[in-house]
Amino acid sequence: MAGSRLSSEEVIAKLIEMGFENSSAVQAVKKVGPLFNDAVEYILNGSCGDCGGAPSNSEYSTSNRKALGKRTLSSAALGQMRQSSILNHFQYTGTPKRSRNNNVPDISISSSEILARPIDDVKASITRVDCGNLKTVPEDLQVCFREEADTGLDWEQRANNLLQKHFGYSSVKSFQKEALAAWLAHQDCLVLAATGSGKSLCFQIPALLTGKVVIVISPLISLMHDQCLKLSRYGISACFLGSGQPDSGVEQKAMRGMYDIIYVCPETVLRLIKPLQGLAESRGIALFAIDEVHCVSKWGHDFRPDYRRLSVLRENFNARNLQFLKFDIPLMALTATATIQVREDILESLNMSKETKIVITSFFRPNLRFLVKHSRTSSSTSYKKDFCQLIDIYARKRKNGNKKQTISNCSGSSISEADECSDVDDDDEVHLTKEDGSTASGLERKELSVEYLENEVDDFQSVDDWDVAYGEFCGESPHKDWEMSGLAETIDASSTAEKRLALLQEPLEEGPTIIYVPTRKETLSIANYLCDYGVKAAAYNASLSKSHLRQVHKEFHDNMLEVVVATVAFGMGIDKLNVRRIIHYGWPQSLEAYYQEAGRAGRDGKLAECILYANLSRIPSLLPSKRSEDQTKQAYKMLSDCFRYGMNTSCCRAKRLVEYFGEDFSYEKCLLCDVCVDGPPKVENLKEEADILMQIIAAHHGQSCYLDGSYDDTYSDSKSPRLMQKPNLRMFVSKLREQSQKFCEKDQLWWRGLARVIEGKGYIREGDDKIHVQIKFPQMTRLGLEFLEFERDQPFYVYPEADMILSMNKCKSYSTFADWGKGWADPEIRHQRLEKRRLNREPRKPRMRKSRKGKPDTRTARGRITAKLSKLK
Ligand SMILES: Nc1ncnc2c1ncn2[C@@H]1O[C@H](COP(=O)(O)OP(=O)(O)OP(=O)(O)O)[C@@H](O)[C@H]1O
Ligand SMILES: [Mg+2]
Repeated sequence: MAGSRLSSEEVIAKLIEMGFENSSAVQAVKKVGPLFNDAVEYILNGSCGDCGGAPSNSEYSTSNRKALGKRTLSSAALGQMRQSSILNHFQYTGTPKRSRNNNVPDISISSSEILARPIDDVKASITRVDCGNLKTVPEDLQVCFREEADTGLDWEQRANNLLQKHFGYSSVKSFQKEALAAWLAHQDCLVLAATGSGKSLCFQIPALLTGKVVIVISPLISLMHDQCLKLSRYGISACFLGSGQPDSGVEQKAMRGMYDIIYVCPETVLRLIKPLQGLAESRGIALFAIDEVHCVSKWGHDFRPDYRRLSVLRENFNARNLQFLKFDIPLMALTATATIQVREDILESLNMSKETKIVITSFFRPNLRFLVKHSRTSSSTSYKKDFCQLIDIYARKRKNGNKKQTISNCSGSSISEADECSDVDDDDEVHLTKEDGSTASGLERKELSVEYLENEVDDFQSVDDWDVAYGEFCGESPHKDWEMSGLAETIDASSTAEKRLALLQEPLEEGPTIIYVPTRKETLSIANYLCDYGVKAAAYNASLSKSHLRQVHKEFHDNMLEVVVATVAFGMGIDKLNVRRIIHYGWPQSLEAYYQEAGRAGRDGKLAECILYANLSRIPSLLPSKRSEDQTKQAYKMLSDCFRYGMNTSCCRAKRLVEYFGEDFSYEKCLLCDVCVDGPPKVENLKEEADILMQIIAAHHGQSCYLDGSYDDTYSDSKSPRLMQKPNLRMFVSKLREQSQKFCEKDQLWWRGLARVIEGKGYIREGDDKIHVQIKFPQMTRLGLEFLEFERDQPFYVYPEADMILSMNKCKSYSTFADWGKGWADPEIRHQRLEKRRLNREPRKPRMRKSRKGKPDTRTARGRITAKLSKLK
């Protein structure tokens, strides 16, 4: 910091010149040493007993100096300072967009123009507040700016210097440069960049460059907290405001301009419009950044109504309404997970400018290895199979003192290895540990009991009350020992195939794991399960106590926890460099949510794994949430896309994911995912099967199988009352199997997969108004009819999808109803079968499902749900 080069006397002199009391200045320097900024912070924070806080111009924090250059300002000049154009602080003032002054031509400025502009163009047009009138600042202040400009640094060099000084990075990335250039040109900007790419710096640097305040709208208190803490370590003062902020003093200080960056949740920013207008007039607001902006969109995976109301920012902070502004305060909206539909919705609903700059980078994360494994994910039996590798890594290896993690053979099943795919749950009770004592995270075990929670899912909003005891973070001197990203060893997209394959052979580095589960109850049961095996694990969901959540966050960031088992409440924006593994245990609700959460892994650029364990033999269902009809449709669509991602066996997973977000995947494959590594399954010619299924569908709907009008009624069954109703796929398959023994070995699961493949080719389509996760009421399309007619002799090559492979792996030949019936009808066979079952069966555990005295049994999941429902009634 500049102050570090001054002597104590010089610092005291500067403080007095700024208007602070002599005694306060002396006391502050005594306390913090000859560090100017720290001394000012010390006085402003009121730490100095008799200093009475700030001088007469106390609404300006030390950061104003950054904007005003190295020369010391007179107190008068400071007192008169006011909102000015962002470019006043740089060598180039630029040609304004959306200026309220009609004399100024509305020429849009491209980022390249700004970069190319010579230093001579600099003309500081600083304005000040004087009884509400606009006036130019005194000459001496302008000179001061010019001198700053004369140092010969353009804004990019200054940004790089600040980046180096505060964060330890050498230069801004090209997408960050583009976003900053748009901001400098007073343009609104939508930044779409991969998770972990560094979007936060796009809005943090403006606070450092200008000395004005940056307001960041963020959806989660925990996220704001993390970012503020990080900024304070980098020497940048920040605070967060929201329902979780217990200290009202922080809000007042923030509105007086005492923090460089203010994080605020959407509800709060809506409440603070007036004070923020005051702040814009006094210290100045450089930018409104709307982080995780996909929350704005109803079509996104995490819609929050309050985000939609943020259009008030454009209405209330434009140059037309606020006389002291020369330009509208720019909006910068950022996200890593927005489909094309969501992007359009964001621009519209935030009322962003027509000339909004869209900065987009690849969504591809080249160091993430995506895998999908089949698991029922429902009980301790599944845990045993699926978490044995994790336990091996964290607990057993720790005992052996091994440094590197190894991968044991007992990991969960890949699709081809899966040994079971039963649709019947034999144990839907939660596994709970019987031992008492504390978890590895030091939390009381009683907190992790089933009684503590209802089996409910989390929605994000509930986490906004995450209470924190403190919410202001004054910039400290940046740490010298910050974690560098280890960029030399990172995998980037341009690495050669050989290099990336070589990295794949390496075991994963050490680092924590996050397990995402759909329900709160599962966070507990899995965390307990892992703790029992000696893993340092903790549960995280919105219903746990705030102190617990705080502690989990802290321990996770301090590398004291090995595994966090969480609902979606623990996710967005979490920036911990060394997370090595993200496990989704159960179907996510959308690919957006999946990719967002997976994006917590490998932020140091090193290899990391993202494993989805899901019951591939089951169609996932929507988790309960309040949704309008439209939202329900959209939710089904998103779940369906996610289901299809899991079923895919032939296309690179990373390609699937980035193409989902509308990006053309420029690499053929990622080389890391399970599909790339294991290769697709053997391709099969399923022409016969596809034909018969489509003919049965066509015949039922009275659609001619042949476009020339000739009608083949071999498969027609229009008289069957069962099929007179809307026939579903299951009925078609039953009919098909009844008619042809040849296909009996293939079960419903297999046909379900084939129907999806045929749908994917466009030959059949969903005939229901509702959206289903899997095609349910198939109807032929014209393309399908053409296929039946003209491509009779053509093969129909298919890569069997996950459910088809599972079905075939069962090796259970289909037993027709007739066979089954015959067997049971014969008393001798029946006797033998019953006897065999009796001998093989273990004594049945009594299942305490019956209600006691007519009341639901709250010891079971079903009972608790019934009790809840009856309460609602
Ligand atoms: N120019 C840079 N050079 C090197 N590292 C950088 C640079 N910019 C940002 N980073 C680092 O990248 C990491 C991720 O940054 P950040 O949290 O802003 O990601 P993000 O894009 O917001 O991700 P998410 O979408 O998950 O929130 C941080 O640790 C940050 O310090
Ligand atoms: Mg972020």
